[in-house]
Amino acid sequence: MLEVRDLTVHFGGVKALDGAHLTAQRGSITALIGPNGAGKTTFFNCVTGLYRTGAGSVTWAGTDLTGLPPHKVAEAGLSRTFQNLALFRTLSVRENVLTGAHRLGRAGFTAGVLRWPAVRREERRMRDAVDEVLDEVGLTDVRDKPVNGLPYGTLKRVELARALASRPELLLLDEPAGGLSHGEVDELRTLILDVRERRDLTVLLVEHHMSLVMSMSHHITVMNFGRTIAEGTPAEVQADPGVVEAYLGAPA
Ligand SMILES: Nc1ncnc2c1ncn2[C@@H]1O[C@H](COP(=O)(O)OP(=O)(O)OP(=O)(O)O)[C@@H](O)[C@H]1O
Repeated sequence: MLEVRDLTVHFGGVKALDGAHLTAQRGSITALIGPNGAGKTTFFNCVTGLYRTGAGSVTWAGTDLTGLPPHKVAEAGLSRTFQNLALFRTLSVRENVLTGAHRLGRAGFTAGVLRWPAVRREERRMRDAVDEVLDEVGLTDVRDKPVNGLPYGTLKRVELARALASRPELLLLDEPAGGLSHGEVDELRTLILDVRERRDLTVLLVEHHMSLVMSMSHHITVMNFGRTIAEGTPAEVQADPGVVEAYLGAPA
């Protein structure tokens, strides 16, 4: 399982995380929710190695990831999407997704430059893995199109496909429903559930879309002001007075 304890991060005078903790069981869907500025994205950035935490620890399946750089975190089986989409606009859909598959490559620099047969075999393997992901998320028809100019809902799928291409065990989704229409959110729910089932994934998502969160999560962690203020099933956190207060403000 993923076990995150006591994360603390300061940005100058701002305490973005103040001892936040979270546990996600293997194979489950866990949501991390909280009002704007609660520290959710900062939390993701710490878990995936983009930010260094001032204190605390991150453990995945018994491996200590605390302080590791992003590529080492990826090697441990974690992959993520970004709220603002981390795509190369002039590259095709397939090329973008291929950038996510590089963790699968094992050949060294010299072998790559000399294009040894093993390298060509490896490239083929990566392309096959990418085509499989594209098929899975319904992007085969647009795979050779440049990302530039594709509808936003399609770009969100490319972002998801890129994260899946590294064959992660733990998938972190940062606001996957942000900017999507009602219909697209329904499709996204089905897609995430299918992909999790097929790939035996553990999913951790940050999301503001409450009906999506409540309908698909096994477990929810709620943050406010950089702290974990509640944890439990969807029914439990919805009934928690501290959570209601965090979203609606204290009663007058
Ligand atoms: N790079 C940064 N430099 C300075 N302050 C930051 C930085 N990143 C985040 N913060 C601050 O840290 C706090 C937590 O921000 P964060 O983006 O993690 O919240 P969030 O819960 O993801 O919000 P949202 O739901 O709006 O995306 C906020 O007060 C934010 O202004």
